[in-house]
Amino acid sequence: MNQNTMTQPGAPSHSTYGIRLESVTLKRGDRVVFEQLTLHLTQSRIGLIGDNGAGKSSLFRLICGLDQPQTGRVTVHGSDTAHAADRRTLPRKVGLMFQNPDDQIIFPTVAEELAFSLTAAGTEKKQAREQALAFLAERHRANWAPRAIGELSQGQRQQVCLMALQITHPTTLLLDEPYSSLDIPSQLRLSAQIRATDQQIILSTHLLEHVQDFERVLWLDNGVLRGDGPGREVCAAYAADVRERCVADMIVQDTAVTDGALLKQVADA
Ligand SMILES: Nc1ncnc2c1ncn2[C@@H]1O[C@H](COP(=O)(O)OP(=O)(O)OP(=O)(O)O)[C@@H](O)[C@H]1O
Repeated sequence: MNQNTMTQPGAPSHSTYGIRLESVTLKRGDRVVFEQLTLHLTQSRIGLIGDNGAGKSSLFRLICGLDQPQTGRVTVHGSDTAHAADRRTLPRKVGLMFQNPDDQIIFPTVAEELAFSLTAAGTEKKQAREQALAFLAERHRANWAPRAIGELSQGQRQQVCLMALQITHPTTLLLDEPYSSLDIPSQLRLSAQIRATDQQIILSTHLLEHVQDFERVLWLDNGVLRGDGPGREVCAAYAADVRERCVADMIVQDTAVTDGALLKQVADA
């Protein structure tokens, strides 16, 4: 997908397409997470990488309007997240899959959770329930409809979160470490869905192989944009930096960094 091929009903026009952060400063608690951060995100596949605490989840919270910056402005496909009227349009424009499903899920059963996504985006209650059941059936998950969320595994809850976003088909999906609890078939399914969708995807991960083929990857380092460019280049630069730090800290020996996918990438950097 690119911005010229978007055909979603209600999709923003070409001129308003994209997510803009303009000179954004964000404080969380006593900590300044971002200072004067400016970004314009228009690419269809964007990866977000960086160490723990770098600011990946904070960036997502800003984009979907959960947090407001102390200074600066955030607009999502033309909607200013600081304006109440604009905020009502956000569920159609952007959806966030939280890192922890328990931060996202509100309702006791799977069908209710999916139906809620639709009612929040303006669908009438009865129709929302019918659509939720049909959506589950299409995904061979009809038997999940009455299941209590509290009785699902972590990975199953993550799948419910993903479906609750996909059912409204927002223009942009923000996926915060979406692979972390999924079994291998579900990871493959998610990768295939990401490849196939016409939605804009912004995905944070510690597993570089999930984003290294992306058109654009942002590397956040302590709230600062340390890298921004094609996935392969930015992932390689981050991996080289990790390797250097690990060797300096004697976490790994120079010649011993060969095990596992992540360490392999670091070793190859
Ligand atoms: N609820 C909170 N209150 C105060 N500070 C917070 C809160 N959540 C995060 N922070 C701080 O904000 C900064 C960025 O955290 P954030 O969760 O955005 O990082 P991250 O890159 O998503 O990390 P991870 O890879 O561990 O998920 C960190 O310094 C963190 O301590």
